[in-house]
Amino acid sequence: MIVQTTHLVRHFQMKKTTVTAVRGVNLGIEQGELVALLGPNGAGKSTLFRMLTTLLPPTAGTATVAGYDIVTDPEGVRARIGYVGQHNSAGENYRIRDELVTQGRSHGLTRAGAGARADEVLEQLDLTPLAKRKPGTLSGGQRRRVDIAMGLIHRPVLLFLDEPSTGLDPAGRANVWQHILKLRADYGMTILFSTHYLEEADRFAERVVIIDQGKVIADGPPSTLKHGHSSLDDVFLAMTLGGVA
Ligand SMILES: Nc1ncnc2c1ncn2[C@@H]1O[C@H](COP(=O)(O)OP(=O)(O)OP(=O)(O)O)[C@@H](O)[C@H]1O
Repeated sequence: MIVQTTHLVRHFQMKKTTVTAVRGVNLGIEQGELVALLGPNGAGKSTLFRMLTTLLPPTAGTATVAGYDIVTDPEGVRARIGYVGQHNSAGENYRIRDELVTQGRSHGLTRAGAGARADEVLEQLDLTPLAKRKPGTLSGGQRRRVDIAMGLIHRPVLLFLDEPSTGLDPAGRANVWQHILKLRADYGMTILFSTHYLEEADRFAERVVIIDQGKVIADGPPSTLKHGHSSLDDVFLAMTLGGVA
């Protein structure tokens, strides 16, 4: 398993109240899987991602990611994963290629190595013609591809994408997805993404994990989850609203 969590829990202390964002998640993900994480606002998706990417320590439970423990060896995890968050990872003021080189250097690559790797990821994401542009001059879809390129610079084996297509128009979404699927086809990358677009989960993921109130409430291929329902939207509404749909 490339991701294995055991009773993972995260509380947040808010003055006198305790918010439990993730309440005992057990999840195993195989190498090469393309997994969608779905759930209503506040379900705990980002908190789970932030723990698995070592940005946030768990309150209880354990997890290994790419073979490394998230608590005892966060650097081992970070060296092997790419994380593309909801906010732009490249600054406004530097050329895209320079940003990628800096990112490569921060992962310990030599100047020449970082330059060569920057050219490779630019090519993979069809950004070569934009290499000298600054991120502030790009369209939303192009910018998202720059974010993905930043996350790939150190050749991660596992990619976490937090709502990769949110805020993009349909053409931008289709284009970003085309690139994500290509990364998987060409490099067999394991990809875990969160989304609010159920049709994307249905169309692209081979496995959908639905999380609600900090717990996994469904886990399986879209076709299995849809059994007896007309769409994944129906499954989602029926499960997350306690069967009202
Ligand atoms: N830093 C924090 N301090 C206090 N509460 C937090 C913090 N981060 C998250 N929470 C709470 O934890 C719960 C889960 O939030 P989280 O952001 O993980 O949900 P999500 O599924 O990613 O939601 P969305 O789809 O809206 O992004 C929510 O109740 C949220 O208010």
